[in-house]
Amino acid sequence: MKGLDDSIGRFLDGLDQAGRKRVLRPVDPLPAGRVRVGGRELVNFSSNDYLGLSRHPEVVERSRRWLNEYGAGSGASRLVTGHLAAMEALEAKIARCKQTEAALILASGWQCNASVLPALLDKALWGAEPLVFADKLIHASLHAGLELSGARRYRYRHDDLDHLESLLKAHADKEGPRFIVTETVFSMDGDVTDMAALAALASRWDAFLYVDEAHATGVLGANGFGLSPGMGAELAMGTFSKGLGSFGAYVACSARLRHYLINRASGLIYATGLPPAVLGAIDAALDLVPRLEGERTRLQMMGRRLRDGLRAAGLDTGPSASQIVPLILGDEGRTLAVAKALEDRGILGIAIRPPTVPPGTSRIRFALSAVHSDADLDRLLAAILDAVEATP
Ligand SMILES: Cc1ncc(COP(=O)(O)O)c(C=O)c1O
Repeated sequence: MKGLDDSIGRFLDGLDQAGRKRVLRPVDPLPAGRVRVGGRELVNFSSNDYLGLSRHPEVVERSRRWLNEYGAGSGASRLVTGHLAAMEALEAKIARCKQTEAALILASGWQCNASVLPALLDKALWGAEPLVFADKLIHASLHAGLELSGARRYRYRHDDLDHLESLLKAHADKEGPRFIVTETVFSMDGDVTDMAALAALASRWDAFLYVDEAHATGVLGANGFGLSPGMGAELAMGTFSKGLGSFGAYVACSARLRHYLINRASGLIYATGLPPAVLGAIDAALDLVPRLEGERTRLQMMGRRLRDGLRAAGLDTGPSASQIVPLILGDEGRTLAVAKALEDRGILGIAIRPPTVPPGTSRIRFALSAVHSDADLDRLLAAILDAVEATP
C-alpha cells in the first residue's frame, strides 16, 4: 500500500520525539523472581506473579497432565465443542472459591472486561439506557468495555466514595439502571478499595456492582480469593494471569447471569476456549491458594517495609497498601533514567508513563512476589535510594 511506511514512520518518529516509543524486550524467566535480559540476570520487580505460582511444581505438573490427557488445544469455541467437561468442573470450583452461585471462564482479563461490560450494558436488556459510575483510574480493559457499550458514563474521583455518592444523587432523576465499575486493588497505585463501604453504597442506590479483582485474586481476602466474596457484588471478575501464575479470567456471579453471558458476551461466543494446559494450571493454583496464608502475610509485610523505607527517604509511594508499590517520580524522562539506573544495579523495575497513568504521575511500579527473599528486598531498597540520588 502506497504511503503506509511513511505514515507509520511519521507516527513512530512522533512517539520517539516525545520519548514515548515503546519496544518489546525479550526476557528469559528464571527461578526465584529473576529474569535474564540482554544476557544479564536481574531481580524482577515488575512481574505480577505475586505468589511465584507460574513455576510452582504442582501447577506445572497439573498443566502437563491436562496437556497430555486432553491435547494442546480445545479445538473450538465453547458453544461449539470447546467446553471441556473438565472446564465445567473447574468453573464450579471457582464459584465455590468466590462464594457465588456460578462462575464463567474467559480467555483473558482484557477479553472479559471488553466483552462482558457491553453485554451487561445493553439498553435493549433494560428497556432504558444504563448509567455507569466508574472510578477515574480503572484499567484500560474496563474503559474498552465501557466505550464499546456506548453507555452514559460518569467518572468519580479515584477511590472517593463521597464523590461517587454525590454523582449518583445528581443523576437520581434519570431513568435507567445504575452500574458501579471499579477495581478492588488498583493496578498502578496498589491501593485497596473499602469493599464493605462500596457494597453498602451500591445497595443503598440499588446499583449493579462490577468489581475487577485482577490484582486481589490469590493475594487478599479470606483464603486468598479476593475481597468480593460475601459482599454482594453482582459480578466480580478476576484473572488467573497474575497472582495465580498462568492465564485467563473468571466472572463470578449468579447462575442466571452466567447463562446470560454465555448467550451475549462476544469474548466467549466468538473465541476458542482456553487450552487444557492453561486450565490444568488454573485448577492446581485454585487448590494451592488457600494454603498460602504464610506467603500472603509475607507479601503484605514486604509491601509495608518497602513503603516505609521509601517514605522515610521522602519518596512518594502514593496511596499504596498492597504488594504493588509505585515510586511516583512525576517526570517521564527522570522516571526512565531512574529505571535505567536501577537496571545498572541489577534490578528490573519498569517505568510506567502516560497514557497508562495520568500525565505528571510517571512512576516505577514495583510488584513484590513472595518468592523474593529478604535480601532481595534490602537490595531493592538500597538500589532505589542510590539510583534516585544519582539521577537528579
Ligand atoms: C485491573 C486489571 N484488569 C484486567 C487486566 C487484564 O488482564 P489480562 O492480563 O489477564 O488480560 C489487567 C492486566 O493488566 C488489570 O490490571
